[in-house]
Formats: sequence, C-alpha cells, structure tokens
Amino acid sequence: MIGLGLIGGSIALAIKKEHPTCLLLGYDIQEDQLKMAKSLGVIDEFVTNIEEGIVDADLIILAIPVTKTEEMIDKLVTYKLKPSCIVTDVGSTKEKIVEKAKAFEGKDVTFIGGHPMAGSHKTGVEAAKAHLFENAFYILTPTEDTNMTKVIQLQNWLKGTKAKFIELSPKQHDELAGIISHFPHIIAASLVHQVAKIEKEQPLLSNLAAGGFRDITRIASASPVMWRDILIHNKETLLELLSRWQVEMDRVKNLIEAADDSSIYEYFDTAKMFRDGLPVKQKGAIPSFYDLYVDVPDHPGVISDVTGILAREDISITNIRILETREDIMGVLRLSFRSDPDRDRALACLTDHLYECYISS
Ligand SMILES: NC(=O)C1=CN([C@@H]2O[C@H](COP(=O)(O)OP(=O)(O)OC[C@H]3O[C@@H](n4cnc5c(N)ncnc54)[C@H](O)[C@@H]3O)[C@@H](O)[C@H]2O)C=CC1
Ligand SMILES: O=C(O)C(=O)Cc1ccc(O)cc1
Repeated sequence: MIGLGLIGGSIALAIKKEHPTCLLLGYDIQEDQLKMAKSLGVIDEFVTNIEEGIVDADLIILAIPVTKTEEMIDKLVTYKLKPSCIVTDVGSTKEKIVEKAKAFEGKDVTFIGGHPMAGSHKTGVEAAKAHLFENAFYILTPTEDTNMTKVIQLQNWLKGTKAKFIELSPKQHDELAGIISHFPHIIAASLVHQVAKIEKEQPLLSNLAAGGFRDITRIASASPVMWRDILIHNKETLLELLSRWQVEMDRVKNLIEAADDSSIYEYFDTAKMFRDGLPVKQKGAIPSFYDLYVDVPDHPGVISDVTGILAREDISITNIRILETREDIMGVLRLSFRSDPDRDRALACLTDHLYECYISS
C-alpha cells in the first residue's frame, strides 16, 4: 500500500479482513503515518524504501493525492515489478492517471484505475475504517486491452470493502465525479469564504453559522492538498460546470429581483422533488443506506448515552451494531434509521453532543 492515509488505511483494513494471511506492506512519505499504521494493525510491516516494498508484490495500491499518483506511476515504471502484478489507484480523478499508466503497456503488469466513491473530510490513518466503503460504489476503469481475469482478481482482493463495483471509462468517470463530488466541494469552500469575508465586519456571524450552513459546508473541512490536486486534474469539467453555475445563479438573481414568488417557489419545489427522489430514498433501497456511524470511546454507558440522546429527540433506531471495538481505541457504533431525514436529525443531534458521526456513501 503506497499512501497510508484515510483511504489507503481503510482499504488495507478491508483487505486484511478478507485475506488475513496476506502480507501487507506500507509505504508513506510521512514516517509517523507508517508507525501509526503499524501500531493500529492496519499494515503488517512498513518499508522506507519503495523498491524494497514492491519487488515481491502481487498487488500495489496507490492511495496518495492524484498528482502524486502520476509521479508515482512514472517511478514504478522504472522498477522491476513481480510478473503478473496488478497496480491500481484510488484517486478521485481517472483520465490523467489512466493515461499516465499506459506506460505499463508491454510489461507483465496490469494497471486498473479505481475510485471508491465514499470517504470523509477527515485525513490520516487514524480515521481509517474497514467499513468505510460498505454499500458504496467502487468505480473501476479498465481499458479495452485490460485482461478481465485481472479485473476479477482485483475485485477479489477488494471484496472486504463490501463495495459495489461498476466500470466506467475514465472520461465518463471524471465528468460524473466532477458533477456530484468535485464541484460541490468548490461550492462548499466558496460558501465558507463568503462567511469568512463578511465576518470581518460582523464578528457574530460564525457563532450564528449552524444547522444548514454546517451541513452544506462539512466537506469544506477536507484536505486542501487532495482537493487542489483534484481541481487541477479535472480542470475542463469543472470550468464547464462553473460556467453553468454562473448562469444558474443569474437565474436566481433575476427571480429575486423580480420578487417572482411562484417561480421562486417552483425553484425550491423542483429541487426538493429531485433531491427527495434520489436513489437512496427509493423504496426497496438497502436499509443500510440510512446507516450512521458514530465514533464512541470504549467505556460502559456510552451506548445508553447515544440511544438516550436519540430517544429524547424521538428518533427511532431500527438497528444498532458495535463494529470493531478493540481495547484502548475508539469503537464504532452503526446505527440504522428508517429514513434519510431520521438519519439527518440523528447526525445533527449527536454532533451537537460532540460525537463524531459520519455517513459512508
Ligand atoms: N478522502 C476521501 O474521502 C477520498 C479520497 N480519495 C482519494 O484517495 C487518495 C488519498 O486520499 P486520502 O487517503 O483521503 O488522503 P490522506 O491525506 O488521508 O492520505 C494521503 C497519504 O498519502 C501520503 N503521501 C502523499 N504523497 C505521497 C507520496 N509521494 N508517496 C507516498 N505517500 C504519499 C501522505 O503522507 C498521506 O499519508 C486521493 O487520491 C484522493 O483523491 C478517494 C475517495 C475518497
Ligand atoms: O466527505 C464526503 O462526503 C465526500 O465527498 C468524500 C469523498 C471525497 C472524495 C471522493 O473522491 C469521494 C468521496
């Protein structure tokens, strides 16, 4: 595993769960992440020299920022890898990476681009969870020349993620991920900038910034290094989306200037209908889509504290499960709810009580 942050760590845990006898070696430019990964049992051993780690590897996973992934591919191409080795990545963009990986062609190495479509605004191996990708889509971008046996082998390595594998072309991936993931991160950061600027004249503002503002800007707390790289990689898609967004904002501006009440109502109503109809809310969706994960300290009474908070708010839990509790580290509670709004309310009130909560899709 090259890169032992949130995603590398989570994938390593998921692989180890399904393939307990494999030897999992880790490499990272931050030695403290490596030591932490080893002491948390995320990897078996770490190496401080990449070549030493990869020489015998059946599978190499790149879990580093996307521009660094390109640089790493340049480096790996110059090394002698084990015959039949699979190289994959987890980067949030695919076109540039898959293009770069064409350099493996003609060698006995298969590169398959990958992107687990779940995560969090947190970084670092301490935040890694084996169940992070459960029920999430995991996009693979094999090319026409990719041997399908290798794709199946890779899916088998990654089985413990419990993700749903789908295949897309790198171009389609970047367009879709641009719309539903990359662009919202720009909007979230820009909303925060707007508040930060106005706060200079209105110091009360950030104290008042609660509820909806916190919900919509959670992702602005994500890693600036990672998002800088994603914007650089997906430039064309994002510039196109920004142009469309400006048109959309002009439309809203006109509606407000004209105090056009029925059109303003329509604006919110059609957005609500579309959002409420997103697949996670369709009947028959897997109930675990309404799961909420809560980090809890490993001490007695914590479960009744969490359930008590929800009971006082009249929020019903349909299932509760304790995941991966080990001594001395945080445990994780998986709470299931009947609906998305119930889960949203639970997230808000548990966060108010200082519990770290996250949704894994
Ligand atoms: N954070 C998220 O929610 C998701 C992130 N991704 C992708 O996963 C990749 C990793 O992101 P995270 O794990 O979230 O970030 P992270 O910041 O938690 O971890 C990245 C790790 O890579 C290491 N690193 C950086 N450059 C390196 C290099 N040249 N060689 C070795 N190690 C290096 C860092 O020291 C760090 O430990 C990124 O490409 C990101 O686009 C994909 C899905 C979700
Ligand atoms: O925190 C969130 O909700 C995210 O959006 C996580 C995320 C970040 C990057 C990805 O490529 C995929 C998922």
